[in-house]
Amino acid sequence: MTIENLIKHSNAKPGKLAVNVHKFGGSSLATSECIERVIDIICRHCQINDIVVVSANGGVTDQLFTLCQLAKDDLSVEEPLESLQFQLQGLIAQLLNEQNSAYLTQQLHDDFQLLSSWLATDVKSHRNDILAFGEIWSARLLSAVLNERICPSHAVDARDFIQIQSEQNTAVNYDISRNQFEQIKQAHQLTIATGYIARDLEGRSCTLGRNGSDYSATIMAALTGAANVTLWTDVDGIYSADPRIVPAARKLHRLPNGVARELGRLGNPVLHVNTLKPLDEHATHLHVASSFDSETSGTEIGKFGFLAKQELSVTYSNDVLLVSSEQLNSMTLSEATERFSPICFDERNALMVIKQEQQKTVSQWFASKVGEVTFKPVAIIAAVGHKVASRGDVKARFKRALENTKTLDIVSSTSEHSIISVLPDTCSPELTNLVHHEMTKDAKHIGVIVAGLGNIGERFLEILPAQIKNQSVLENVHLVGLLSSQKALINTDGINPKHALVQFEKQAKDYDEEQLLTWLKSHPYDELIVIDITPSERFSLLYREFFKEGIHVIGANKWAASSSTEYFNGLTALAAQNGSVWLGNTTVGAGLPVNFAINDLRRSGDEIGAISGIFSGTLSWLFEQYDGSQPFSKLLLSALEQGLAEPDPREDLSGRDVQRKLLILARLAGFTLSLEDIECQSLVPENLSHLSTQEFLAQADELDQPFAEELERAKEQNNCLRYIAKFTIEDGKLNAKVGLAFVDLEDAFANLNPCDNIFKVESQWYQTNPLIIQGPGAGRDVTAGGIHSDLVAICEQLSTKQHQVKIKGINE
Ligand SMILES: Nc1ncnc2c1ncn2[C@@H]1O[C@H](COP(=O)(O)OP(=O)(O)O)[C@@H](O)[C@H]1O
Ligand SMILES: N[C@@H](CC(=O)OP(=O)(O)O)C(=O)O
Repeated sequence: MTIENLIKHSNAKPGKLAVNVHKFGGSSLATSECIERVIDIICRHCQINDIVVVSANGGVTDQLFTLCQLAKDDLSVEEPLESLQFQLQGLIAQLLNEQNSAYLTQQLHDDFQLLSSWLATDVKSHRNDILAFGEIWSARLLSAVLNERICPSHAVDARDFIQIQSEQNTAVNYDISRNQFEQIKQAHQLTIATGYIARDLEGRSCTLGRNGSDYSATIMAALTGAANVTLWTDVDGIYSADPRIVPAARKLHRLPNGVARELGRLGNPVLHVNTLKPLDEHATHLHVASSFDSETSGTEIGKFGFLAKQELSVTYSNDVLLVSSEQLNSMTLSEATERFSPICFDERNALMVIKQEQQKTVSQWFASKVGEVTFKPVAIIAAVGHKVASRGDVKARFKRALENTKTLDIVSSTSEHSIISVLPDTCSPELTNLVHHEMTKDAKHIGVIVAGLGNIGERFLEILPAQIKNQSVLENVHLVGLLSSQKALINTDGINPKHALVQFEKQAKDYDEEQLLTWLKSHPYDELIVIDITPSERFSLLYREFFKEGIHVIGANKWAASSSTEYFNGLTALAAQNGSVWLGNTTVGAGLPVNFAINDLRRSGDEIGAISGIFSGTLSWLFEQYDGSQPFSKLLLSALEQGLAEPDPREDLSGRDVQRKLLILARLAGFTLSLEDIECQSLVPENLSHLSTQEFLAQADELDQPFAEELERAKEQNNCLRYIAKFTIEDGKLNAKVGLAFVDLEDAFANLNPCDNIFKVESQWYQTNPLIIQGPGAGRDVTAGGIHSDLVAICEQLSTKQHQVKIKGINE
């Protein structure tokens, strides 16, 4: 546990540092283990002048409501009171040392005496004082634990500074509240404030409504001009439906303000209806994250572009009432909607739907206007998304999903961010799943980042627009990043691939790996694919970080696939563990389907016994051409001039590249080996190996004599020279080698087109007559095409992948 953030700033001048507000919901404070987790988060994420807002420990508010109801009905409260006190006493004893525990126990005891007396004598007028205890106990306990173990902290009762108009009208009096807060706040101490409660103009205790601590958090952010508010809860973000009910729900990485507001308005528990109100005039960043998985990025709420506006979610409520009356006319209805902001209303059918807790006030108001109105318990289910009410396709899908369900009405909300169906019966989990499926079935968004904008990268991007248009599996693919070794262009709303390179030229900025990883960790896509078209070993070292985040990799880069056995196995295990797909079709033979063929054979139950061939286009060309009519060095220089060889041709002649390719294929064929297990014959004599490139090229004619002699000997046996890679497995023993070999003039290896690669696979099924794959093993089009083939393959796999919802209690 680190308390650096807290300690580092404990002497800083208050007001010098940006304030952050952290709100922990009841579910995050339900048990002593949960509270330990919260303390850990505070240590890692809070600074001393931040504000921590707490809800009552999980379930406590419900119990306080039950107590009030029992007392109101003149029923015995003894047992539930005892059980609540026992629960809270348990938390105190588990978290504090003896002395502090004794102190808090005494305070709790006093509170329970007061609570009992209120329940016995005047529950009606003390109802909110009773409900307030939940948050008071929770704040007091957390503050005591922090004081004992971590940093100075003080618990504050929000009723001592937040002033609202009334329980019904929770608008805040900011000037007074701010002043009062200034007086209460203590420098160099972490403030632990109660959520959910406030006082009205008359000084009476009020609550902000169920789940109201989110609102408390944003009120406090507005009072202090906080930079960030994080709502820590038991789910790692806001999902496209309640993930406890809809296992296929998708995380909404970015939620536009208006849509978030609408979700809260419709009673979605993850965001209180008023949460966003205090932030209207502030540039405060709002974020929902899981206290059970604090490193996973959650949902950002703010202003976003096109993509976030496309997202749809489904929410429902079974706690609503249909208000209807024969006397209800459009005048009274419009007056009533103005006054009560109902969940929805329909002037045509003279009805409106309200929350259960509004019944009393609504009933009184109507009684004074039109006489009796009837209240009928109903349910609602809604499709929510930016301006969905004006999206015909969304409406049509919503109606289709409800085709076989009895509905009383379908209406659009005033904000146009939801279409709401009023149901006469409760909304079942089956219906929620069905509607969610219909609304989101094709909504998976895949982000693609291209690293390496060389020859192949450029070609890949040229082909991308047509591919996205023509391959249906790519329809939700968005190019979101371009990286060169120094510069990056990242745009979460997508980069038009048609203008990608021009935009890169104009807008790319210097970046470092840390910045890249920070962005990748919070990317707003369902899936993210990094396409590595770099030759960089350093970039390949980032794969570990990518896999940790569940990001997929298409690697044309050979480094990772041919790394040491330990590293490679660690990488593949990490990818599997996090659901990352790693493809590298183009690491060997460019676009030739050799990797696919090997995979396919293995899937069919075949066992591979040997793979051999010519895997280097450069060496293929050189030895195809080399018939003795001109010296070897002359051919080498000509290859260099034609761009067929690396700038330093020793990289080709060393055989290291072929050795890596053989390793990749052998691993693909199911064998465990590393580079050292493959014997590699370098064609560069020792005396030329340490020279500079220029010196080497100047002395390249020293190669001529030895090659001429080799060729002569091959010819004597009616053979030719080829640089061959081969591994075989015989009696369980692996034999792997790359080097110069004599090849019969009739052999397939001796008769290739210039630059071609050839792969010969011998297996159980292909024993006597091996499988041969032959064709260009390098080149702009075929390699870019091979990467596109990997992209389609990954997207096909991902289209059936279900996202694991991270929610405490379901898959903790
Ligand atoms: N669309 C949604 N996205 C995320 N969570 C949702 C959604 N709809 C309902 N929920 C539920 O809301 C719960 C969080 O609300 P709540 O229990 O009030 O949290 P807290 O105790 O942290 O305030 C989650 O456990 C989740 O099951
Ligand atoms: N404790 C109050 C306020 C609140 O916001 O709770 P939570 O953060 O657990 O939703 C309630 O249960 O309504």
